[in-house]
Amino acid sequence: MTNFGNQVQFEIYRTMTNPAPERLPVSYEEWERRARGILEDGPYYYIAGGAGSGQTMNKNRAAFDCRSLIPRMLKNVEDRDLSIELFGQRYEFPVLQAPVGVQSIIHQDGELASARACAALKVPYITSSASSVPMEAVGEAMGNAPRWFQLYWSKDPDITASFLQRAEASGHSAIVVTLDTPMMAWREYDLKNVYLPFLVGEGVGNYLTDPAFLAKLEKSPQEDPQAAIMHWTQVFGNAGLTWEDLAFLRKHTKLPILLKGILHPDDARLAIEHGADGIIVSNHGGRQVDGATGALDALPVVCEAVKGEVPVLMDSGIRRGADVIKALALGAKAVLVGRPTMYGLAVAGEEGVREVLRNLIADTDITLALTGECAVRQLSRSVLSGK
Ligand SMILES: Cc1cc2nc3c(=O)[nH]c(=O)nc-3n(C[C@H](O)[C@H](O)[C@H](O)COP(=O)(O)O)c2cc1C
Ligand SMILES: O=C(O)C(=O)c1ccccc1
Repeated sequence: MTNFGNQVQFEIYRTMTNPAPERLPVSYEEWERRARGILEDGPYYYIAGGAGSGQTMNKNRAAFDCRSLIPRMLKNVEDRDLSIELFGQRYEFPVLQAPVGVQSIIHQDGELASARACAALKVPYITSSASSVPMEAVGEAMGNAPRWFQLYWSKDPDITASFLQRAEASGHSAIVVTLDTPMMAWREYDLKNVYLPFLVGEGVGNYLTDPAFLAKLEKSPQEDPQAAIMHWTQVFGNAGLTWEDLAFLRKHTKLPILLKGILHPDDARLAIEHGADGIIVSNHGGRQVDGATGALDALPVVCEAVKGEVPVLMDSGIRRGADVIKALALGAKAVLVGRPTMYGLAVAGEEGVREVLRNLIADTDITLALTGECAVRQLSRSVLSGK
């Protein structure tokens, strides 16, 4: 696609006669501020907060801020290409919606609004295991648009096998296995606010509709909702897993398997040795190990270990077009965004998510051109200083 960025700029300028309160925010900071004014403390801090002191959340941003682009001039950047290829599939933009659970705490339309917004832009939507609604509903809302499924690998292998089967049947074309959350981290905001969405029955849509989950309840969730939630807390995570267990997933799905939450180069090698089809460098947006490395800092080290054998994606801290360019220049094939679109969802539902994604992509297109590059697939460290 060519000139996507300039078209979006003019669309925004055309809203200049709208009164200010009706104009949607443009900057990440303003989306967040507007969301803060809408959401109660519990949900807001659940979304915005990081683990512990928030050190790793800050490191995520610092890793972008300390790297600079060195733009090149007179390179004819009139025709640009933002498309990428992953697992034999062409995607128009190098951006995916990160898996985010419990979106019902953000907006009444939750995951369905986000999924529809992604479908409208052909941005792949990654359905969370912890969605408020079942994955089949997400699939239906998206028609033929691209979607992947994020697996929280349950202690109960029957649930895991069932989720994999349901994901494929509902049109998800890849599996993202999140490895960094066998349990919830020490999250001080949530402890202070005494707020955990699941305990009030949010984010369990996939479980309460799952035959393998329901089979182990003594009473149906309608009869005894509290017992169903308690069972969920027992089976949600699995801290006993090892690399050898990946064979179980391979046996139960033919879809490409990506491992999310890799930060160490040795883990990247182990992932490949155990048959992973892709890697997502991520520290879960700073929500798991406080004190962990910034995700962008881990990216080049992981890419070096991977040696191009499988695609490497990244998330944690992407806010603007320049961030996307920097991540791709350091070896990511694509990036995922978490919080930015969730603030869009809080402020303006489906339209908000669409606006945030569209603007991020437009900013990426314009930054690509102004840096002197035409194709995201050809980005390399040469656009960065000192590399
Ligand atoms: C409210 C919230 C819920 C999340 N839920 C999930 C989830 O269910 N599964 C998962 O793999 N990651 C989850 N994540 C992590 C995101 O997929 C992603 O790694 C992170 O948000 C990226 O960082 P960013 O928010 O700085 O873009 C969640 C993040 C947030 C903010
Ligand atoms: O809050 C999170 O970061 C997260 O990944 C999660 C975990 C379990 C259920 C919902 C979201």
